[in-house]
Amino acid sequence: MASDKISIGKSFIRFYNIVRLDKKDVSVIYMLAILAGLLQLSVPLGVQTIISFVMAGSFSTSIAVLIIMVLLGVFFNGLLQVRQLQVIEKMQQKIFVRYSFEFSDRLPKLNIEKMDQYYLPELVNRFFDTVSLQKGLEKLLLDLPAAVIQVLFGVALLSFYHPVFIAFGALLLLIVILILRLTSPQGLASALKASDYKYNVAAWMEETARVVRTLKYSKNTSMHIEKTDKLVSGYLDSRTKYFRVLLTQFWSLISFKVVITAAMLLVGAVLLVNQQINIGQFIAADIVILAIITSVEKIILSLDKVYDALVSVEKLDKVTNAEIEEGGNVIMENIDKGVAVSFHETSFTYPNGNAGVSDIKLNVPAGSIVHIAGNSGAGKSTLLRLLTGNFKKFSGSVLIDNIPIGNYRLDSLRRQTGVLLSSQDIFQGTLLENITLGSTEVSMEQITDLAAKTGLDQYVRSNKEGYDTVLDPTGNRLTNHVRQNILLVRALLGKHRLLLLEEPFEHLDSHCRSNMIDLIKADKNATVFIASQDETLSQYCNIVVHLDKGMIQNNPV
Ligand SMILES: Nc1ncnc2c1ncn2[C@@H]1O[C@H](COP(=O)(O)OP(=O)(O)OP(=O)(O)O)[C@@H](O)[C@H]1O
Repeated sequence: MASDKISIGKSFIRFYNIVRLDKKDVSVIYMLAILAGLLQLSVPLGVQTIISFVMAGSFSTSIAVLIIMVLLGVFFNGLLQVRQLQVIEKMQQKIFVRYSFEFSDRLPKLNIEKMDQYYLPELVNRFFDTVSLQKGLEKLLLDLPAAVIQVLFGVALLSFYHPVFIAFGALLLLIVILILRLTSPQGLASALKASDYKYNVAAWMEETARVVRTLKYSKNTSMHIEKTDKLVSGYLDSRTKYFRVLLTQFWSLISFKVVITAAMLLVGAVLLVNQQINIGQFIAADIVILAIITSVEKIILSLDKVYDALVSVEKLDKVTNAEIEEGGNVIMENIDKGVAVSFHETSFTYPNGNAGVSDIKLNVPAGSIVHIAGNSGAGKSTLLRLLTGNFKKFSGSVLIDNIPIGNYRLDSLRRQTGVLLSSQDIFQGTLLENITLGSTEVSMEQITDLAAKTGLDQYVRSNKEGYDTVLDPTGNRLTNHVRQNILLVRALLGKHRLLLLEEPFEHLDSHCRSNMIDLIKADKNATVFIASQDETLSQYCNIVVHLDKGMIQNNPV
């Protein structure tokens, strides 16, 4: 997926929106960081006092007390850091849990109209960015604030030694802000680009794996390697650009260190010679300065992790902020009667400009069986998909029981609709899970009854695990016949007022086919749409619609 332009400000806001959910934990972290920053100062202050005592030649118990206090400061500082780590660990675990559930809750609800252009299994790769986010969280919430606090406290402490240090503090902040402002937007943009290429490489690997048999039997082509080469080159280019930004930041840091160290040593030495500060203050000031430089170094060196974290937020956002489908508020009645369906001058064009159906005018009384006939590409499945409530951007109207389909609550519409579309598939799970999709509303008796009628019972009998047999993803190891049977039983199971079936009898033998036709004809409480190129089905249906290039060609009766 191509990267959108992002700004560092917006990325930080997105990141903030994530950590906002754990406001309490974050405030604990900051409290601890401030305390740790204060405790850190106890070291130079303690050292300064100890040196003053030593210089004055008065070694007394107060020095021992001071040494103990400095050690206690160091110990409590460590203790606070452990506590911070614990809080961060909790937040990291929460991030994983939250994204797991958000992804799995959102995916089935995604607006198909918008997401049709994406290959969703590839989009889901972005889930791995939770790990980068977890790592980045530590840097962004722990190391960075701690470093910033230490710099601020250090500068504040220095200014007590001599006002000249206030100017030093201001200069230091200015330089750091300048480095960040000049390099960060570029850093983030190039990190995002590199990440895009990383996903493109992964997507191509997945695609290679998916069609591995096709490639295996290809006539000696190296197309997959050439494509990989192109994508990897793109990755390397953007990664090099990214690294150049990091190098710029690092060089700025080195220059910064040299200048500040030189300035501080000079200023410190002059102040010491002029006896404006004593030797204890001079050493303490140097310790503080070293701590400040180390903190600034930490800030600059952790910038790549910061970029990674912000990029992760952007990537995860592709799924967590993707548009989800919305329905209305009308609840479809749960009664034993098919629905009446009518299309009024309905046209639908796919987002890529492909015409799906045009100017459909059709009235289907409740309980009818409709055959939608037509060649491949005629618009049969588009017409069925309009009745699933997936598409919103059609012109004209689609009414169910005289109510626009968009007015129905999607869950109630779906509960009353049995669907077998060619886009549906087997997933990795047991045979029973594949049939019921976890619904507890259907009885085992209904399942076995349907299995007997479709012929699926033979497959159940031939596997010693029966309904607990685990099917592999995409049902590759199943025969087309069994696969179709499973999808058919899934669609027909339970109560439904509307049945949408696309090529339902494909791969079924004539016995099962006539069983199914009888079953569908006997169901007086459903309106059935069968999309099929098989012209012979028309004889079993009350209404026949001939589609060609998305338009009805006959006068449906
Ligand atoms: N997801 C999609 N995105 C873009 N165009 C699509 C999409 N699905 C179908 N189309 C296009 O819409 C038109 C109608 O396709 P549709 O699948 O409805 O026909 P069909 O009669 O069901 O064909 P088949 O019998 O081969 O399934 C075709 O031009 C097709 O290329």
